[in-house]
Amino acid sequence: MQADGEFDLIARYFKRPSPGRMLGVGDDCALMPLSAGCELAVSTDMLVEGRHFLTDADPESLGHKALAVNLSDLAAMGARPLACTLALSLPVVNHAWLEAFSAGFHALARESQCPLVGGDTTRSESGVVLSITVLGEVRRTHALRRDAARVGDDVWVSGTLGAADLALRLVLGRLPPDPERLRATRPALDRPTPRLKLGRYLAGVAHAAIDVSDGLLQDFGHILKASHCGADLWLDALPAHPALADLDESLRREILLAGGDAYELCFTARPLWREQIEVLGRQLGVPVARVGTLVRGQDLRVLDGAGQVVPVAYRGFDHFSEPCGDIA
Ligand SMILES: Nc1ncnc2c1ncn2[C@@H]1O[C@H](COP(=O)(O)OP(=O)(O)OP(=O)(O)O)[C@@H](O)[C@H]1O
Ligand SMILES: Cc1ncc(C[n+]2csc(CCOP(=O)(O)O)c2C)c(N)n1
Ligand SMILES: [Mg+2]
Repeated sequence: MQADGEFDLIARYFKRPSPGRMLGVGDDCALMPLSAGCELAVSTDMLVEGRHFLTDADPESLGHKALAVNLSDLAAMGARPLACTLALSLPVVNHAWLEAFSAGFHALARESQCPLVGGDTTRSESGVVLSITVLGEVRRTHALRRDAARVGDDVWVSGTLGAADLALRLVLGRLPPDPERLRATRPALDRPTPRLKLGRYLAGVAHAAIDVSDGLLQDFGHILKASHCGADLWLDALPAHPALADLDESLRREILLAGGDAYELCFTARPLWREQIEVLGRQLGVPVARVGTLVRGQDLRVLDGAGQVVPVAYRGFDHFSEPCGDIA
């Protein structure tokens, strides 16, 4: 018979050997050294059943995604991962689920050299709740802060936008069934790739960065607010995922500008870095698109191919506002 006690679960699914100079799972705190000249980067993101993932989500992919969305915040700061912690609340002990979840989690942890060094495990009275904290390091003065954008900077976006949001709409039945499009977009929703290498190489080159989790306009808007800048974004330059082709144009725009779960980097940099950023993208195999420019003021304008302002009535995902938030 399998042992189901809290400590058995931790030992079986989460305790793994930690790198030599670290103290990992098993003590009151984890310990790890920091490199000279670096500062600590810390970020926490939760994933809640029914809100961030569906009850029948594939547990291996969920383990990957839970860590990936957190690593994405380190990427957006230009930080190198050091370690992570996992707080987990479970309604029941399901060994098949835990086996797959922990395999997905540890696989990405290994790949990104971000070992799981601690956490907490409790029973939940409702669904599965996950809270992950990532710890990273970044060279002093090199972090890609939201308040570091400057008027005249180029605006860049990595990868493509819209696939995850399109997949979610299809999965939730908010769009008519389209197996072909779902097959092309589902990996973006279920298994996002944190842009860690891109973020690290941009540290010290780019000014500001953010990862697009809630939607481009909303997340880029955080940079503008923190940096006291406005911006022009060129609609036609935005890197739309190919699966968005042939969608109704207003839906395509909404998904592109406000679709969540993208986990691409939006960053700003001086125009003199253009060529190097393009070379970097090619070397890393990560497309980078120059999508706009920072201007004085505080307005974020979206311009069409003719330079006309495109009216937009949406910003992106917000847990506590309609129509996404459903809290009374
Ligand atoms: N409950 C909280 N207590 C303290 N700080 C918080 C709390 N919730 C969020 N924050 C902080 O507020 C800031 C914005 O958080 P937010 O979650 O919007 O950013 P993010 O994690 O980059 O985005 P997202 O969660 O959409 O991926 C961050 O500095 C975050 O650490
Ligand atoms: C079942 C289900 N419903 C809705 C969504 C969409 N969604 C949930 S949270 C979020 C923003 C990022 O999260 P946070 O801001 O909490 O970090 C988005 C786009 C989903 N992925 N799964
Ligand atoms: Mg957050």
